[in-house]
Amino acid sequence: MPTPAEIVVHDGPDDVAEALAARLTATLADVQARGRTPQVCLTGGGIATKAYARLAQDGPGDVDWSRVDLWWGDERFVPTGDAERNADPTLAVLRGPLRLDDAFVHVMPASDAGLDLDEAAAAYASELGDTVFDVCLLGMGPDGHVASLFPGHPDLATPGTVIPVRNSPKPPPERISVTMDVINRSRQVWFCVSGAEKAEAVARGVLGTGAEPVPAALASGTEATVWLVDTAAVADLTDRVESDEAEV
Ligand SMILES: O=C(O)[C@H](O)[C@@H](O)[C@H](O)[C@H](O)COP(=O)(O)O
Repeated sequence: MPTPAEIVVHDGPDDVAEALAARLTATLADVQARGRTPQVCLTGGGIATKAYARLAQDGPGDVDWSRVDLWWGDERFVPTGDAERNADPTLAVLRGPLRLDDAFVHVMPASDAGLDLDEAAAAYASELGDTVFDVCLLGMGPDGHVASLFPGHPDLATPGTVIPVRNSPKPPPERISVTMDVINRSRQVWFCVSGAEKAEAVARGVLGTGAEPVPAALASGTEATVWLVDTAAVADLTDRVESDEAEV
């Protein structure tokens, strides 16, 4: 069942990133305290990147990060180590400080892994299986895309759990993405978004308005859907933020 959006507004991008890092740490510690191995889906994007730096700076805290399964919602199909990759720079920041165990790190194949794009997506689908994410992090583009699910893109119709994406409007053109079905079976979906250039997309994502709902409007967790945003990003949502259940 989709859950209603909770909107948590912070002053600026650094505050959003700090809140994201703190919320993730608390949530993972809670899942581990209940005796489960947390399943986390990471994202690329500006806020998440800042949050990863914050997590690395803070260290493991109450979380045993060597026992957290890390997945990615999307990946750019470029060679290993390319700065364009979502996973590689993230792991370079997190691996040492959080003492990650590579056996729990599920990176989408790079373009030099010996698989073509279709095979790479199929390989990740098989690794993912029916995993349910405890937390699925989503950055969002100004067009309302999440992961590599772009509005109006023909590849959105590809069935399955992990799809190859070609001709992405955001470079690089070839990508791998989980589908909306995978996002929507997550327990918690957390959007992390900042900046005035995202304000219209945030409003469309939260309210589902516009002729065609943007991908963000279709993403929801089964237990919680949280928008971690800054004041600039909610400029088009002021009425709702002031009058609704949102925490400001
Ligand atoms: O591979 C990617 O490009 C990302 O996964 C993408 O989905 C990103 O999260 C959003 O575009 C937001 O990115 P910014 O926060 O940098 O605008």
